This record gives sequence, structure tokens and C-alpha cells, in this order.
Amino acid sequence: MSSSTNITGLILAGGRAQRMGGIDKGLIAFHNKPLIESAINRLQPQVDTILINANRNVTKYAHYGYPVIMDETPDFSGPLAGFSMGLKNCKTPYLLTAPCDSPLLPTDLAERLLAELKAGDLDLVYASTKENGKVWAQPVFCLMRSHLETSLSAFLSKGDLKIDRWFTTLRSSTVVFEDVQAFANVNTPEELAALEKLSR
Ligand SMILES: Nc1nc2c(ncn2[C@@H]2O[C@H](COP(=O)(O)OP(=O)(O)OP(=O)(O)O)[C@@H](O)[C@H]2O)c(=O)[nH]1
Ligand SMILES: [Mg+2]
Repeated sequence: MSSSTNITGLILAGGRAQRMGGIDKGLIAFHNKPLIESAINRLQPQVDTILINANRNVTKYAHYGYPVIMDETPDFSGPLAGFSMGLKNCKTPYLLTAPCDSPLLPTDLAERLLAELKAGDLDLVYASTKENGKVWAQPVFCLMRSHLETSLSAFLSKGDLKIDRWFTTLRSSTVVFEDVQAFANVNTPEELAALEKLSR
């Protein structure tokens, strides 16, 4: 399957991880392996190729054999800075983003987002989850057409960084996933310990 998806997977590992004490979150140990490895393993069968977006420890990330791309500006301006670099380096028709800190990400993420994108002839589809009857956007789990580079550059050049505001300028939609746990992410040492226990 991986030779025919037309999708580049972008793993976002470029954040500050302040709630984790400012260390490089993608490299902290999760079941004795760097956290990003779980995200790579989940994403790899769903895409043609992978890009890693990181702003620190670039040589360590390069060890996985995929291109490592840094944000254009070194100011940690948020995930859209990573999206922008992903789109600039994407050589396939679609880009699928996922964060480095969600080791249980859905194995059918690409398939479901792509089906929605094609059905609605959309430019971008992001994941959502439903908790207590309320729908929550999971905007960093996002499939988009790679031609959106022009749109994102224009949006960022206005000084805006809000991901949901960019989405509203596009032909976009969402897919609601039932399995909330697949989107569990690790922001604090406590969340890391809890998720390790849960996914034993
Ligand atoms: N490229 C890039 N990615 C970012 C940036 N800020 C956050 N991200 C990524 O966006 C995703 C969601 O961000 P958070 O979960 O808040 O991670 P974080 O910002 O590193 O952590 P906190 O500092 O604790 O908020 C993660 O995959 C981050 O790596 C940034 O400035 N640049
Ligand atoms: Mg953050």
C-alpha cells in the first residue's frame, strides 16, 4: 500500500515542550524508545514517505532516515510553521500531518481523511474526537492538498498563526473518530507515565 497513497507524512516535532520541562519531546523515552518512533511506526504504513519537522537535535532525528526540516524562523511560532515547511518540501499531491507526541495515532487516519477529502472535493480535512457528546478538533492530525502552500504562505505573511483560522479560509471539513484514546498525547511527565501504563 505504501507505494500508492500519494501522501507524504509530516511528523511535527518542532515545539518547545514547555509543559514537559522544555526538553525535546520527540526524543523522550516511551516504552524505552524515543517517543517519535511510535508515531513513525503508526504513520509509515499509511503514507509513501515521511518528513520530520524538528527544530533541535536534527542529527538525532536524521537517524531515522527521513529528511529533517526545520522551521524557517527560529521563534517557535506554532504548528503552522511546521505545516508550511512540510508543504514546501512535499513532492506528493497530499500532505498528512501528525504530532510526535501521540504514539497511539489511528491506523486508519490517512484512509478516512482522504475518503472525506475526495468525497467532498475539499482542500483539507482534519480529525476530531467526540467526548461527552461534544466534538473536539484535533487540528494537527490533518490531510491537505499540497497546493495549499500558496494559501498558507499568504496567511502566515499577514502575521496570523491560528490554525483554525487558516482552516476556515479553505474548503475544509473534519472526520469524527470514535476512538478518543488514539489521539491521547503526552504533554507532561504525568501524562507520559499514564499513557505508558495504559498501552502496556
Ligand atoms: N514546527 C513547529 N511545530 C510546533 C511548534 N509548536 C508546537 N509544535 C508542534 O505542534 C504539536 C502540538 O503542540 P503541543 O502539543 O502544544 O507541543 P509543544 O508546543 O511542544 O508543547 P508545549 O510547549 O508544552 O505547549 C506538537 O507536535 C509540536 O511539536 C512550533 O513552533 N513549530
Ligand atoms: Mg504548544
